[in-house]
Amino acid sequence: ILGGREARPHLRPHMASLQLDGEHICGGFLIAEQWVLTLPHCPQLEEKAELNEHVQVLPFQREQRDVAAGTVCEVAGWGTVTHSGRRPDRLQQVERPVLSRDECNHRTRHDHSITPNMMCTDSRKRDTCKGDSGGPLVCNGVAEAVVTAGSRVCGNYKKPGIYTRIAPYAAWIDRVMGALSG
Ligand SMILES: NCc1cccc(Nc2n[nH]c3ncnc(Nc4cccc(O)c4)c23)c1
Repeated sequence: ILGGREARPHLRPHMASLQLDGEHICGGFLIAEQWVLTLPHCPQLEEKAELNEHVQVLPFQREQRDVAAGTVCEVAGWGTVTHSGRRPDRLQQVERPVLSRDECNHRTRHDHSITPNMMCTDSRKRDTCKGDSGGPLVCNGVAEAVVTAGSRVCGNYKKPGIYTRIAPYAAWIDRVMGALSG
């Protein structure tokens, strides 16, 4: 997270740090007792999470409606906090306003590459960065989307932050969780 600040301890009990050999690789978040939602390229879980006051599930959006442009959402992660790639010890958070898909698709920004299954937030100074991928964009307490790297650029207003919206995949998520809830 660039331009953010340390998250208050225990206010985001849904956040997951997906690690490989003890190194943070991606964010993710609990959507059910034994399921973390993240991106396909991130390391998968070896065993169930144990829910408690510090480990909780975060509801995700199921309605197929875009978040209104201008809505201020929040994103948290253990991603790099400087352009030189410094990694934080503690979870960082930042608030970002949603950018309309039309604005984001402008040819000087992501040039019509943002599909209806994606959404954007303003990236001037405050933005997601390497290692924040997989974490949730939370608007009004609901996970609306998952951080993706897109053009990998961080903190440049010409390249707004890009996210994969969750609602289009709600049915698929339910099928996978239901089918494999052995
Ligand atoms: N803001 C969008 C976003 C979300 C999630 C991840 C990302 N970036 C990255 N994802 N993976 C990466 N591998 C190498 N470098 C990367 N970005 C980078 C690194 C140093 C300086 C800088 O300005 C940008 C990224 C970018």
